[in-house]
Amino acid sequence: MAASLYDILPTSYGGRSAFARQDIPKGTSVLSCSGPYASVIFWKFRREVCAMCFAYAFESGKSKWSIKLGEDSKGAGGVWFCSEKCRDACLREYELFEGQGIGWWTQINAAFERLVNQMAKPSKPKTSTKIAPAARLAFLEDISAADVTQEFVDKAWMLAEDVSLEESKLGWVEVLTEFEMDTARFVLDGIVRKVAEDVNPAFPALDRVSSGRDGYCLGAGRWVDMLELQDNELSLVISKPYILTSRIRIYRFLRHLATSLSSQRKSTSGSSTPRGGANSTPPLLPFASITDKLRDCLSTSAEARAIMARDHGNVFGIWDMTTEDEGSEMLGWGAYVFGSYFNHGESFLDFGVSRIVNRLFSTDCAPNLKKFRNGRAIQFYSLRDIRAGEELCISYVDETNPSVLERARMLGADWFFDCRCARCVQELEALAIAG
Ligand SMILES: C[S@@+](CC[C@H](N)C(=O)[O-])C[C@H]1O[C@@H](n2cnc3c(N)ncnc32)[C@H](O)[C@@H]1O
Repeated sequence: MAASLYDILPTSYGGRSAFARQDIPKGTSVLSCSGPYASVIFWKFRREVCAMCFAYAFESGKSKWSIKLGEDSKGAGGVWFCSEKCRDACLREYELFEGQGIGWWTQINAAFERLVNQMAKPSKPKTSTKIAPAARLAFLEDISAADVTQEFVDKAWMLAEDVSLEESKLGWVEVLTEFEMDTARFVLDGIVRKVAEDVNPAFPALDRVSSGRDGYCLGAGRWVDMLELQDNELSLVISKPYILTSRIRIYRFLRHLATSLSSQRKSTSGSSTPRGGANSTPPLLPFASITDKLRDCLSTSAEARAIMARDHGNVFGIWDMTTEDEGSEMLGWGAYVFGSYFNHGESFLDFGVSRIVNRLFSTDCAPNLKKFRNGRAIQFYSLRDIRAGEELCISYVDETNPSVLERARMLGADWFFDCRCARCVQELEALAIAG
């Protein structure tokens, strides 16, 4: 397997970033991430986007995909595939122990789908109805940026744990927005992966990478890798205070889901539904151990909160076309943990000797890497020759947008920094001179 062409090092201006270890010729695949640690395809697209390779049915002249996990799976909680190859890859991806199938995974997905369908029923209230425990969180709906401190956010989450414990004895009556539902599915995907890792640290999918033909390849990573990503919770809540109540609602919903799944399992057989006949399977993996671990994992907010703290500012959109060109549609998003260390553009502020030297060689401040989606994987290619020591950067915004103010607004709102890249600095200076 190819070795890494870069090191992750601290910068003086924006956390860590990647720096070339050696000269990298134009067109080199610098990194390939085989899949996301956690991902979501927007609910509305789930029949149109393959759950494995993210292929969009419309691009193949179809209105939706029709391959399910199994004949009786009824979509197995919202997953559809473009081909049998992708379906089989999914069966391999989520098989915790060889020969035991992925019944545990489909049951969790199906429970999610049932709860979502329940929320969608017209008999259910359309707007959020506060039952007694949730009313204790109502004050969060009126907070402003000035109220938000780390202590305030921590206390809100502690209260959310109390509220959700009380709620677990009652039915779920609130209605999540579509975005909250999608975020909940993303968080669940990550939590399920973490639980799978706890149940079987040798879970094959954890270290699965595609072949090294795409250069330096890494897998989806482990929970520790996910936690290594920059935590943006406080910056996000300060910039959008309403997010706190929304994220807490997502956690409460997931805790309710995990609790009800665990109690349902106790009232039924308590076994998984393995693929293959009874004769062909080894002793069953107790489904109980997964649902109980899922319930325990969500009995505190720590893990769900940790994923949501890393979602904003680190994830990549999953687009219908392999590159995010004009007219391309975002179908969902994924946390490709090892791809989240590339900073945006280049900074004037980091005046290390090597950066000054490198600046002499760089023609401008445009990103020197470009990202492509390759099925479930994403790859980062060099756009030009890169010299040893140079920072490897992608563009977080559409760099063809001619408005420096618009680019600055997006970087500030979504990534919480003022861009000091050469182009932005020059264009802002020109605006200031022009008055
Ligand atoms: C995807 S992460 C990149 C890796 C990150 N620097 C880290 O240490 O984890 C995005 C965050 O990096 C920082 N960042 C990226 N590009 C930057 C830039 N040009 N100037 C300042 N901060 C930047 C911001 O905090 C941004 O929210």
